[in-house]
Amino acid sequence: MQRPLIVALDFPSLEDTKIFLDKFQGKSLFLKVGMELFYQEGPSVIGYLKEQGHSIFLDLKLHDIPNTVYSSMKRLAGLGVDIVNVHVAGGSKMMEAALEGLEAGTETGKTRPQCIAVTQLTSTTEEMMRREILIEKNLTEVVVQYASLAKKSGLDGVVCSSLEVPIINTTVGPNFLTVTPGIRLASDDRGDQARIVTPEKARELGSTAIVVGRSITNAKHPLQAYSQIKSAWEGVLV
Ligand SMILES: O=c1ccn([C@@H]2O[C@H](COP(=O)(O)O)[C@@H](O)[C@H]2O)c(=O)[nH]1
Repeated sequence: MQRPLIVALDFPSLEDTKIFLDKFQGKSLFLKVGMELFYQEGPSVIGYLKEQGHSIFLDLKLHDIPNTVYSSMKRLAGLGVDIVNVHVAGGSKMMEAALEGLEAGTETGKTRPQCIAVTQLTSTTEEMMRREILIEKNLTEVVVQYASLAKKSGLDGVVCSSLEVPIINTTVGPNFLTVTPGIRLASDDRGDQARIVTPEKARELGSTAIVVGRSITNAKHPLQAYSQIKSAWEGVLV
């Protein structure tokens, strides 16, 4: 994978998505389809975006018993997306089942989607993790342990904050994707995100990919915001 800037299409419908994409003048993008758009439009939205030449991260964050995750991943593999994901918290058997489902559902001769796992959501703070989820550890330790479990289970990478990328790279080793949401420009509101970094910092910290939603989708000029963030992420001086 090149080091893409993935745009989160957190829109309520295909119609709104088209209005947004029209501003990009036919550019091929790496797009993230999340629960809101997928639950509203169903699998056909993926077909539409692929026909337009975009790469797709289908962010449904599966977290269920292994048998259910296996069968669901078998269906999702048929959509021909580039990346899918699960929660590490489902455990190693669930993550292995996810991969088996993807293998089983990928047509012969085609590449199976990469499968990554959410460590701790970027909206989670250490204080909340301790008080609400009753995990009495340091948040970075938890993220590293979850990343190691994802690697041992055969997954291709994790979703984490860029802040945790250096220690994941040191602990888990190379060729392991770190896909990082929680990206904000210095002037942006953090909103519901807790562990945030700027695109420049994400590059310095070594993220494989950044995921950006509202800083682009809510911008007055989305294409301009996209280009600014892309330049910062790629280290291009403007
Ligand atoms: O830990 C996670 C996992 C997924 N996300 C998703 O990324 C985008 C971020 O959107 P912003 O508007 O840039 O905050 C959103 O679709 C989340 O569902 C995440 O933020 N953190």
